[in-house]
Amino acid sequence: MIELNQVLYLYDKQRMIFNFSVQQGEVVTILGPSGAGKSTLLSLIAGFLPPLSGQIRLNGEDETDTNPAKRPVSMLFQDNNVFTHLSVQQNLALGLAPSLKLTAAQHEQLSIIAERIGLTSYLSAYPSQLSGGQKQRVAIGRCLLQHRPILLLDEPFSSLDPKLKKEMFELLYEIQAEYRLTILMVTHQLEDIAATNNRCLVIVEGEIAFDGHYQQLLEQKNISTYLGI
Ligand SMILES: Nc1ncnc2c1ncn2[C@@H]1O[C@H](COP(=O)(O)OP(=O)(O)OP(=O)(O)O)[C@@H](O)[C@H]1O
Repeated sequence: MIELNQVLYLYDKQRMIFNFSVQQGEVVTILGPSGAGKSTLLSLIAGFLPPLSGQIRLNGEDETDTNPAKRPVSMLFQDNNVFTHLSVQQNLALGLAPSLKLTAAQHEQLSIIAERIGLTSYLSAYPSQLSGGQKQRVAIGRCLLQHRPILLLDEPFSSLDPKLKKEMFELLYEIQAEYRLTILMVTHQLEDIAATNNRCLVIVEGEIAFDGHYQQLLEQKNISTYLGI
């Protein structure tokens, strides 16, 4: 569960204030024009930016001042989610032990997740030998091994071709249901969620301008202002 109570952030020219909550196991899409504050919102929840005031509660705990590494949150970006000098096995192992020294039980967990993300035969490969989709699978696998129930995604599949992107969304939704993950996902492309009726938060100039399901969003008269199109 995610709760933001009057969370305030200021850049030189842009004020942002967020007030909303997301239930455990909910998938929420974040939309809005460029520069509206979508990435800032994710960074506040992940702890990369400290709010000026307000409270961030995650799974019932006040985490406003908690170090990002200690929050029950993983964040996946468009690119650069894997360490290029580490093998797939080591990238996954990082989710279990920063020292990369795994117990037998952790090895077992890693094998199960590698199988789940379809990378069992790539464990000794390095990221330079993987496709964009495979790299994102490694990153998702590492998030799952960290056992962090909140996943923040900032345009995670936008550099992939349409077919691969569709496959990755399918995998993501399957994993979300299996692990009851709470997901907040920024996207610019409405077609990414056309097959869902996800709850959508639309951010315009640092505030939530719309909060409702995809079908309701499509009925909005000012949808083009909302989406910056
Ligand atoms: N480091 C910074 N210093 C000053 N202003 C910043 C900084 N980072 C972002 N901003 C401003 O804050 C606003 C929100 O930025 P943010 O990256 O959160 O928007 P966004 O909705 O994710 O945009 P995009 O869709 O283009 O990625 C923008 O107006 C941006 O110019």
